Amino acid sequence: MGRMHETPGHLRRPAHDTAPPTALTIAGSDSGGSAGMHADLRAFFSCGVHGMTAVTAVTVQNTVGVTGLVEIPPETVAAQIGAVATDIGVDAAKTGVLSSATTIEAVLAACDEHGIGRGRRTPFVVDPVAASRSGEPLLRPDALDALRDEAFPRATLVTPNLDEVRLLTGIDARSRDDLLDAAKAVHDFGPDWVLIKSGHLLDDPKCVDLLFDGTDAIQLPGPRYSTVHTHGAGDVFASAITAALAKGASMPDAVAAGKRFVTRSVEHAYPLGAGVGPVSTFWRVSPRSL
Ligand SMILES: Nc1ncnc2c1ncn2[C@@H]1O[C@H](COP(=O)(O)OP(=O)(O)O)[C@@H](O)[C@H]1O
Ligand SMILES: Cc1ncc(COP(=O)(O)OP(=O)(O)O)c(N)n1
Repeated sequence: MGRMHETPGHLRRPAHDTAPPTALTIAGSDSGGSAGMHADLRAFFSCGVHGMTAVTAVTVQNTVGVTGLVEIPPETVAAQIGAVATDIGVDAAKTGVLSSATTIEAVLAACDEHGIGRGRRTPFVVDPVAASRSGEPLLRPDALDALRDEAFPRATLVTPNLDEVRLLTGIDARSRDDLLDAAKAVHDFGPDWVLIKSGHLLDDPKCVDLLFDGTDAIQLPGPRYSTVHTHGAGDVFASAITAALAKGASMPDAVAAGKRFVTRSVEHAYPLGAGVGPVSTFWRVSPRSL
């Protein structure tokens, strides 16, 4: 038998020599690094997918609030989507801040062109971010109709929190019992799936989110941790779901994986600055290790 030749050390192939799945976030930046595309990228990498960005807006933001927002020209947002879709490929995509009706139109046209959306090759998660945690608007008033009437029907999954449910449907959900009506009302706008997030039900001792496909509802139970540091929780949840979809998971499995990820992220949330600190996307690694 011939002698096996060892690969010289300097030519050794990396342990993972095939490319990981890819995920794209179409979202705004947060200079404080807690929410928006910064949180999305951290969650993507922690969940083992290659993260890519189409930046829609730059926010001036820290743990206390948002003091500025500059929109990226819609054609530049669309061009970013085209650049990564045509060269790298997108296994799953999500949205965050979409800021204006013209940006939404440009994003949806680019997604249509590149097979991103409900019933297409690439799953499309629409997180209808309307305002920051501290209440500053992140969406122009004219954009709400475009989000509901144009983006939702193209979404594989829509992930509103309870403030966004109120804004979009007028339903003021006050307890777990109200979540199914909220999910039905959002589902009527046309997405395949709706995930109603329950973080804002502060009197509920648990965080039980609800996934709905128009027929069946699946409860996603989780503990409620006693922390104020939940900045970016919604972004991290939607991104962890998007990462699982990029790996080929079914929607119920992807949302269950996302819920496990965000729950641990809230558990390990940390104080930062003078305001609301971020959920941790790196609870799997020690911050002290080199
Ligand atoms: N204090 C908490 N403890 C555990 N999970 C939480 C807590 N607050 C929010 N979550 C979870 O984080 C995710 C994001 O929820 P939510 O806060 O409602 O959205 P958003 O960040 O978009 O406002 C949900 O899965 C929710 O159940
Ligand atoms: C640039 C930017 N995008 C999104 C948000 C909101 O983040 P989200 O996770 O939906 O909400 P909070 O958990 O921070 O309330 C943001 N603040 N900035």
